[in-house]
Amino acid sequence: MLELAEAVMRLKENFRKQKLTEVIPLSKSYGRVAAFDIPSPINVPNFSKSAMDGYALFAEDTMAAKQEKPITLSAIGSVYAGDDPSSINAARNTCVRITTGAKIPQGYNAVIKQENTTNNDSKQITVFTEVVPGENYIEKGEDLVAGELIIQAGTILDSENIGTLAAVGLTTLTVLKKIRVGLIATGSELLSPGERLTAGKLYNSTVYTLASYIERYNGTIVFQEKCPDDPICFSQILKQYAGKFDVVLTTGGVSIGDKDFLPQGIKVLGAEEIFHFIKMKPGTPVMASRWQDTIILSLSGNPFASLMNFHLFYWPLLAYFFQNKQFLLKEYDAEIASGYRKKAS
Ligand SMILES: Nc1nc2c(c(=O)[nH]1)N[C@H]1C(S)=C(S)[C@@H](COP(=O)(O)OP(=O)(O)OC[C@H]3O[C@@H](n4cnc5c(N)ncnc54)[C@H](O)[C@@H]3O)O[C@H]1N2
Ligand code: MOO
Repeated sequence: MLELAEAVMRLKENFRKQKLTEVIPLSKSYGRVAAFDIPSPINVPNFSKSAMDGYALFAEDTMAAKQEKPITLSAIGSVYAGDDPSSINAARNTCVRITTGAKIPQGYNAVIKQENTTNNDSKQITVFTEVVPGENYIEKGEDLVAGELIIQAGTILDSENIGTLAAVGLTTLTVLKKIRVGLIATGSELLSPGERLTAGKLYNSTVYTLASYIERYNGTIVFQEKCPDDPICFSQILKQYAGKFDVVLTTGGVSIGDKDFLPQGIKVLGAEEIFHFIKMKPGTPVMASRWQDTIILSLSGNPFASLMNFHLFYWPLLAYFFQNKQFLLKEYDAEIASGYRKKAS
């Protein structure tokens, strides 16, 4: 029987990489894959600004100022966050009232915290400590310089990335298109949640788990259908959606029972088998096929086996499609802390 690693390799050999891109609003970009490098279009901040509430001044004017021997500066105006201070003429021995985040008028080279001053009559400011050039002075471009790479092609965008893109004023970006996935649950015993439960039937649960995983990680569900144990239904669904999906996941019908029709359905469709039965348990009868430019991954029916098959094959496939290892499962060694009893079979 085929080893898992070999089966995964064969899957990839029969698949392709995502080349299609789309432009989307920044607000909808969480978890999407950036298609290109993005350089910052601006400096951040775009102007030199104050880190403190206080007074912008010439650091040189405060030389030797101390508690017992303060110096006095004349206050010539005020600048608040958002103001344009270009009309202020910075001159030696003057200062301006400034608030945190406000643009520092051209000429001044430091800001003194207001705690280290007293404001005598709003015209005269007494300074009790020396400040050095650059103190409390946030340089233009200190966070980002225009042209600096802020997002690398292939990045899966997280909340911090989105904030950074907003900070440079971008509203849209180009991402790789999502993977388009079709889902087919097979089995004449399956009912949809909401239907009346009757003898011998059970609810189709697995594809709901699969759909939620897929949609969380750059996938879009193109169709979600249910088929009785009948190869014609299966192939008709695929033909109906031909060209609209990249991958189809099916559940059930892959073992060797009388009603395990999936292999037959694959033949009726004219798809090519990539593998069937893998050295893994649960999920041994898993099957994969290639049809046109797509992969049909047929998971074992037992819900837990389905999920094992899904995790071991879908994530490597996704990582290959998006050329991004972050989609791979992480591997850890673990020891079972206490024993467990396995039922026979
Ligand atoms: N004689 C043999 N019988 C079986 C073998 C074998 O080697 N020789 N393998 C067993 C193994 S292992 C598995 S796993 C199952 C897999 O068979 P199928 O993929 O054909 O699965 P089904 O028979 O269609 O379903 C199995 C079980 O799971 C339920 N099911 C199926 N789909 C769903 C769904 N979407 N949601 C919820 N439950 C689902 C189904 O009703 C069955 O109870 O074969 C063994 N047999
Ligand atoms: O593949 Mo199985 O072992 O019944 O889940």
